[in-house]
Amino acid sequence: MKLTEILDALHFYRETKEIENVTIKGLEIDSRNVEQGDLFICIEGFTVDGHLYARQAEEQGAAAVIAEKPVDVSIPVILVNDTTKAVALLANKFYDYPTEKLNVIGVTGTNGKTSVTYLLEAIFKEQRKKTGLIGTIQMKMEDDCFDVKNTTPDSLFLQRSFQQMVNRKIDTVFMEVSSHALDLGRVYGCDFDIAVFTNLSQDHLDYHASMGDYLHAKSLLFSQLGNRYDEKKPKFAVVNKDDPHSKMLIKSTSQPVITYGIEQQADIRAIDVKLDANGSSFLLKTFNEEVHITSKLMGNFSVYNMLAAASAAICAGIPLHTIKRALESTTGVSGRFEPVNLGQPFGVIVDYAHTPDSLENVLETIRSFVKRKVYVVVGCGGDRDKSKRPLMADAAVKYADLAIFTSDNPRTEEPQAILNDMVAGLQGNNFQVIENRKQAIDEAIRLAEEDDIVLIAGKGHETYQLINGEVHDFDDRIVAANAIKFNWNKEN
Ligand SMILES: CC(=O)N[C@H]1[C@@H](OP(=O)(O)OP(=O)(O)OC[C@H]2O[C@@H](n3ccc(=O)[nH]c3=O)[C@H](O)[C@@H]2O)O[C@H](CO)[C@@H](O)[C@@H]1O[C@H](C)C(=O)N[C@@H](C)C(=O)N[C@H](CCC(=O)O)C(=O)O
Ligand SMILES: Nc1ncnc2c1ncn2[C@@H]1O[C@H](COP(=O)(O)OP(=O)(O)OP(=O)(O)O)[C@@H](O)[C@H]1O
Repeated sequence: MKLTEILDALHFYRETKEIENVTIKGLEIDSRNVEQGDLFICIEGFTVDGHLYARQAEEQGAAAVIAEKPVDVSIPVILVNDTTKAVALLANKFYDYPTEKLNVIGVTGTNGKTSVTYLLEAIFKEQRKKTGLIGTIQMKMEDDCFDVKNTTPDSLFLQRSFQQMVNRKIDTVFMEVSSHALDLGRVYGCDFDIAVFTNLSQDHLDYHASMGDYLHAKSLLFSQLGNRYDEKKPKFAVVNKDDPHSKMLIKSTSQPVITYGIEQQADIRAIDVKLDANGSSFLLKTFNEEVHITSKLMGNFSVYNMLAAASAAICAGIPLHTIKRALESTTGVSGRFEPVNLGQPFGVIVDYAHTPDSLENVLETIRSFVKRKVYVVVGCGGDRDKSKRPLMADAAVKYADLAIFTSDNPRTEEPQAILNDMVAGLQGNNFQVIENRKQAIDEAIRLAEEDDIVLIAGKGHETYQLINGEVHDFDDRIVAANAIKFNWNKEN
């Protein structure tokens, strides 16, 4: 593509040299990956300034550079005010506006994004649609899975992936949209068709200055919805009416809003909700239809997730009987309320709860059906929101008979310092601190007796532990299974 042609996407820029004859083979934001003929875009990051790598990009064959300030290279430099925004616009154009050719459902909220996207995938697959999915666990194109570094990847990776999905004739993509991504403009230019809000509670206050800022970041998904008006492609905002933050999101969007809920009078409601150890059931009531749902998913929060997915699917025109079939056959998502069952006489559940609200929800759910004691093994991540640490510990001791506080992903922090933050000022004596996560899991499983439940929270599907900048193999499900085998064999 001619450089001048792709630059049309920016409208406003200054070039340092004649660029009429420059052609571009690809776009790149990482100098280490630059290939002959690429356009390198310098991004000022949190760790390093990409402008420092312009020379390296040139040495690797870059044809031109996009920058916010002068850089020392002999190839043409295009100066813009904001390279992050520029890369989103350029990638969108370079890959020929792929989200306009796809149906894109974006899901945002503190908890439930992954769960809702997987429920949507199940519903749309039931309707025999070709689907794509982007989120915390992985990216999927139909059944092919790819690793991703971020819940919501950078705009260049995103647009490239969307184009691959278009080439594969994928119909609908379900995508988790993190508040970081919204704030950093990673989804700038994405043409979402349906924006879904799950809920908002405390998290990420290391990044966002306040809960107000956090909500504002979430609201961008709704205020940007339908910015590319297309009469043939109607947009919908789907929000949880029981969460008071929805009021602000409803105000942020110019598009039609569909509400869902259990408590409030919402457009789409779950009525007569019943929860037990086998799952949940409820009457799903829409504008003009109703259907009874019996699901294997447990807890009130799962009913909310099913409502969110069902509401978005209804907006997309999926029939209610298809939604019912999909919700009733879904068994859950990797690492979300996932049982580890080797026939032991007590329950072991691995769950990704890593916010105070999600931990409380999961423990409340377990409390509602457990016959005897509840043990919880939980920690908090390092280099992340410190203010949630005591709140996580409070939630654990409030619901569990015994909480064992341990390491999560300490990253570059001292594990003991994180644990000190968790237990500082903690009331009650129903807790222990065992820094080593394997030992903590072993201990909980050693203590568990018939009809007890052990919840291992915080890491869910993760297969590693990040300690001191190093990645160590660690899978709660495998560690728990080994501990069960060890204790079970000993007793039998
Ligand atoms: C704080 C944050 O969001 N950081 C993201 C950011 O990294 P960064 O700013 O540190 O990047 P950097 O290393 O300074 O690099 C700046 C630029 O220089 C370039 N560079 C760098 C080195 C080099 O040799 N050559 C070169 O060109 C880089 O390619 C980049 O373009 O850009 C990276 C590439 O896009 C992201 O992977 C990275 O996410 C990190 C891993 C992260 O942890 N992000 C979290 C906070 C996050 O975004 N989380 C949300 C989910 C939250 C949730 O819901 O739980 C998410 O969406 O993932
Ligand atoms: N609707 C919900 N409300 C509250 N808690 C929930 C909800 N759905 C799931 N959870 C809890 O939160 C945990 C994380 O769920 P899920 O992965 O779906 O959320 P997420 O928003 O994708 O999180 P992340 O962005 O950190 O990946 C689950 O393991 C469960 O404990």
